[in-house]
Amino acid sequence: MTDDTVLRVRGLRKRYRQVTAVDGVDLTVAAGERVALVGPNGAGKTTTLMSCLGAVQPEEGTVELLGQRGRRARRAVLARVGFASGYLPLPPHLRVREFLTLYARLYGAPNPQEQARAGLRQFDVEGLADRWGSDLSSGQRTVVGVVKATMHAPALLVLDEPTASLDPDVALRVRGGLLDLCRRRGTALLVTSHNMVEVERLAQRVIFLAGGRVLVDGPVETITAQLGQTSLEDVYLRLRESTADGRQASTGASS
Ligand SMILES: Nc1ncnc2c1ncn2[C@@H]1O[C@H](COP(=O)(O)OP(=O)(O)OP(=O)(O)O)[C@@H](O)[C@H]1O
Repeated sequence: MTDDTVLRVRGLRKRYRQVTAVDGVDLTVAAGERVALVGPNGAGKTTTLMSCLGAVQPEEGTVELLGQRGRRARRAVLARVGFASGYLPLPPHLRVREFLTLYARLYGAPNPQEQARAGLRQFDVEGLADRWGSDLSSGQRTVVGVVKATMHAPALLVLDEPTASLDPDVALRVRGGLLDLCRRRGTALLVTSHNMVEVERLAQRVIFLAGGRVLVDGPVETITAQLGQTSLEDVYLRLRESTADGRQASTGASS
């Protein structure tokens, strides 16, 4: 691993009975880099993320997380990783500030209550502090999950569709908070999203997955230019069209 690589995945393969969810994925995320993993429903994005975090055990391949390879060694560095997604529940009987303070304490923050407040401020959602977990909408739960995942300024932040259920205003605040965090603290980001406009705003590099395989991996502008498109949305549609035809769009940006 080079010094500035926080995640390196090689030859990842995962099957669920008859379904090959991930079929030989290679990917790398450098320190401070913002990478988006995109692709159609069922492309293998979540399975890839879960394999990187050790929540899913792949049949083949290696995952090197913050310099650590084996499962046990990787578990030790998970404290420097943050994860959030729209599908993680919150404890219903805790207020948001209590929940975040609990995590800040687990993270070893010197002043957990202040850390929790600062986390909410980072995403401009201080208004949620006194709300009960049970009373939050799915979008509000997602934002609190993002705050929880970022309070300890992780070296790598893994987000599975973090803004899928957010209204445009809150999604903007979350994106702003994430960009600020990544730039200020050097946090690397690996994020999945179906929103190509969001990916253009958030990511420097994009990896397209389809059928569990990497189709294209490169900087957003390079891929867009090489495929002769004007937006990532058009790139996505072009790649979808070509894979639906059983062909692969060719671009020199592919890793
Ligand atoms: N626990 C599981 N058991 C069986 N099959 C699974 C399981 N999890 C995922 N799959 C299958 O693996 C494939 C990849 O799923 P995955 O959730 O990784 O895709 P995805 O790209 O994240 O999709 P989406 O964009 O819809 O969230 C799909 O065909 C899915 O049905």
